[in-house]
Amino acid sequence: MFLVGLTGGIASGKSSVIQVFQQLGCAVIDADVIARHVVRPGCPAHQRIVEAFGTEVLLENGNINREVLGDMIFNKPDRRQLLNTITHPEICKEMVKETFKFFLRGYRYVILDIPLLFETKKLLKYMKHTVVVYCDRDTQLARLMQRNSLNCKDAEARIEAQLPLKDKACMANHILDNSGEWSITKRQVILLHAELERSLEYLPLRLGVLTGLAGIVSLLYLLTHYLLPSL
Ligand SMILES: CC(C)(COP(=O)(O)OP(=O)(O)OC[C@H]1O[C@@H](n2cnc3c(N)ncnc32)[C@H](O)[C@@H]1O)[C@@H](O)C(=O)NCCC(=O)NCCS
Ligand SMILES: Nc1ncnc2c1ncn2[C@@H]1O[C@H](COP(=O)(O)OP(=O)(O)OP(=O)(O)O)[C@@H](O)[C@H]1O
Repeated sequence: MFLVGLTGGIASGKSSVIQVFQQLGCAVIDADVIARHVVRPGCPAHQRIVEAFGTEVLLENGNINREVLGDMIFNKPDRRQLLNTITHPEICKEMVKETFKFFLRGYRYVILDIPLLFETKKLLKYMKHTVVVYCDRDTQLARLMQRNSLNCKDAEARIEAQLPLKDKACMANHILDNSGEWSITKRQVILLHAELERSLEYLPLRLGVLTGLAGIVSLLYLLTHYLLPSL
């Protein structure tokens, strides 16, 4: 089994891309979905967020007010770091659990949508492939402002809270350019899916070669240490 780390910038199109992979039958895990899950009332991260940020981050029903918390952290690196310290270990644990479940169900690779894959670097070493969903900065800003009804200043603060998307694109093995029409992006996703599926064909072959090599090494060891000295 191998892991594919999919990332990008805020509103660059990660969720839209991940939906296509899901429709194509892939196992996908979305860190943003898990991030919402681990801060439900009663979860340890919920309590720690209230202790750190105060009850003003709570809605009347006890859920976290994401808009208020977002306004508190996106402009302030130290507060953002504090929230990351609370949430990231919980998110990581859940992602490992979900990956293991897919493994048990027989999936041979899992695509993990992790917005901060290159910022935190923690999970990077486990990824066989890294994919960046890219779009140019003006497009990113416009899509973010529209989707979240944000003014330009607040949207820019959210973009600045991450590594520049161009730098992320330089670090990835695969780039999906989502600057244009959706149909163009979708075609790129279908091609990448085909490439991932093709790479599966070589997995048994590689396993066979490795087993063969291990056999030869064991035989040589036996010959040199036990059989030849006794002759
Ligand atoms: C700050 C919160 C409450 C804002 O919630 P909101 O519903 O408005 O946004 P949502 O969770 O859908 O995130 C949207 C995007 O914001 C960006 N983002 C989220 N958290 C962060 C962060 N800590 N640093 C930089 N960018 C972030 C990501 O690109 C993400 O895809 C929420 O994002 C959160 O709890 N963040 C901390 C957990 C985290 O790091 N999540 C990212 C996945 S690991
Ligand atoms: N090619 C496209 N053309 C027009 N609009 C698009 C395109 N791709 C995505 N969008 C829109 O841009 C917005 C951001 O897309 P999406 O939610 O997939 O990004 P994301 O990277 O998952 O965002 P986030 O980082 O906030 O989780 C959405 O409103 C989506 O409908």
